[in-house]
Amino acid sequence: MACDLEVARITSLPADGFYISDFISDDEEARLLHKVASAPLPRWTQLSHRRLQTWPSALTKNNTLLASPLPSWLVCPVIKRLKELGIFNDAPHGAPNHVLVNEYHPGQGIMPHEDGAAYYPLVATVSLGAPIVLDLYKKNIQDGKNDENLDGDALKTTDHIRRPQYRIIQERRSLLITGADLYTDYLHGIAETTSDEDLSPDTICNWDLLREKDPYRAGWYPRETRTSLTYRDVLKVAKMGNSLKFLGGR
Ligand SMILES: O=C(O)CCC(=O)C(=O)O
Ligand SMILES: [Fe+2]
Repeated sequence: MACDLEVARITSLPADGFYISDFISDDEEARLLHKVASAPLPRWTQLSHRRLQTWPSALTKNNTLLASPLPSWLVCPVIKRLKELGIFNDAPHGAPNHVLVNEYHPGQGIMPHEDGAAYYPLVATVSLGAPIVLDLYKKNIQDGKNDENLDGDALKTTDHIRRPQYRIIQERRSLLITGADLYTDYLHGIAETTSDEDLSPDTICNWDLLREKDPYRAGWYPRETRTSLTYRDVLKVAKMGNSLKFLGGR
């Protein structure tokens, strides 16, 4: 990680969590939202609680990305700036090769989950349009990893009714980086609510790094449509020629 990233570290989180509130400008945000909105309708996958675009394409069943460049609007300015920060220097391809675009209307969210082993354990999330709270949950033994701190009660609860251990406000135009233990040992999710509640310096772990605190001082903030761009490095990449062979050609 580059040194100047240290000022962006969310120090109350396990390593690694970084938050940069002013990552892109208003104009860059407007352009990105315009590009997302002007993608052809078949680009969207409608899920029950959000909709999703996958760039350059969905992974194959064995988590392989068919090599293909990302569109230029996803490269500049975001990947260019991630490279300047050196965030993906240690990743196998040195830069993200895959982007998910998630759109959440008020009342929508994403169940606690982990992003899994298909990716290098580092995610860069750019938020657009409106703020939203991301919840982090320590993984249970059932989630695949033993943890000596978990007691019997914690083992009986399921993720979506467990209380989050950490909460992060993601402002519009911000960048959130999650990696290392935070990637592998925690689940992340977004509550299906029309208002994010219980917001305070005590409950929000990146409070000190927020661009604006005043909107949240009342302790709640109404949801508006929020779009995220999540940048990742897919570990397995197949060149087209090889993948055609792999798909049954010769
Ligand atoms: O929208 C977000 O910030 C999170 C999206 C997410 O967790 C995912 O796409 O895996
Ligand atoms: Fe995720």
